[in-house]
Amino acid sequence: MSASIIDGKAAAQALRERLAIEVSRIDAEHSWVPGLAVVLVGEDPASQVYVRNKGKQTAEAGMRSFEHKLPASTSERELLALVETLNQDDSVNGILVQLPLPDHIDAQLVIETIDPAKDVDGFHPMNTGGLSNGDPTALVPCTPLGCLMMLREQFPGGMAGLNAVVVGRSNIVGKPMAQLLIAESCTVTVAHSKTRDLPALCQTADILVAAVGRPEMVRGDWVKEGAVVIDVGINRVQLEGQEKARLVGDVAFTEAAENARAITPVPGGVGPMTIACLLRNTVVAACRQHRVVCELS
Ligand SMILES: Nc1nc2c(c(=O)[nH]1)N[C@@H](CN(C=O)c1ccc(C(=O)N[C@@H](CCC(=O)O)C(=O)O)cc1)CN2
Repeated sequence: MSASIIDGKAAAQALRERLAIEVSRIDAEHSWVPGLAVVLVGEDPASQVYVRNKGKQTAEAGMRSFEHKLPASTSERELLALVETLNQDDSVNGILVQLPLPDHIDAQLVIETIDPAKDVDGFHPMNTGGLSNGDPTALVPCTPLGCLMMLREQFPGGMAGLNAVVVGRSNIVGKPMAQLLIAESCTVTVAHSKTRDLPALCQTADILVAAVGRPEMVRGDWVKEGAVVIDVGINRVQLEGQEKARLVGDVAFTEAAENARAITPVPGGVGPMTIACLLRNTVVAACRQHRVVCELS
């Protein structure tokens, strides 16, 4: 089998177009537009790119974008004070603090300081707890939400009863992804560095989600014939003799595509959906704060 390639760029663009329509409807009917504040601490080059793209795409969807770029020397107390200010600001409906943060700042404390209603990253314990309890109002972390949207396209009849293996147990991707798949009535296994015979476990997966941050760790013969493979990894690898680093996922793409029915590429798969889902969460959060019905399909 040669897999079909799941186009995350196109899916993200389609979602952003729907969001822009909803934002202009809200503006026309209620005379406000959703606002997203993104906070970057330090000069990590990849984070700078992601934050720039978030601001650009927020504005393109007709929303208000507030960017706060702070030096790496910013103290934890200063960052917490900014988050408190954003919590109180009615023009800000969503708050995102770009991760990773410098080592001297307790990221969990910062996340827990964000008003859960404005936590468009879905990382606050109120939202992670809500997700695991099946609370439909919980804000869902953007990367797993994007993965779920792409999976739903692949399984129009639903995913009930399918075996799903999530490789990776991070708070940002692995754990929420597992919760979302449980909610779809999949039989879910979360694998990690201590899992025994990972290749054999992956071979049982109808849905295989790789989110470990190890370049091309999942090999082609780990993939069951006909499986749908979602590659969350974004790894920069420097090849000998080449000036520019190459971006690869956690899955050996060419090998895996031989067995899979469908697979996300890196780049152009899960990554673009992450930002589109951030905008989606902001529109949803804004509607709740204003107590208006969100008409997103
Ligand atoms: N507060 C958060 N921090 C981080 C998150 C997050 O969801 N919330 N996720 C990642 C980074 N991230 C968004 O912030 C992100 C990563 C990758 C992409 C993306 O579009 N990737 C492209 C490739 C881009 C490149 O060349 O690097 C792709 O896969 O096609 C978007 C957003 C960590 N921090």
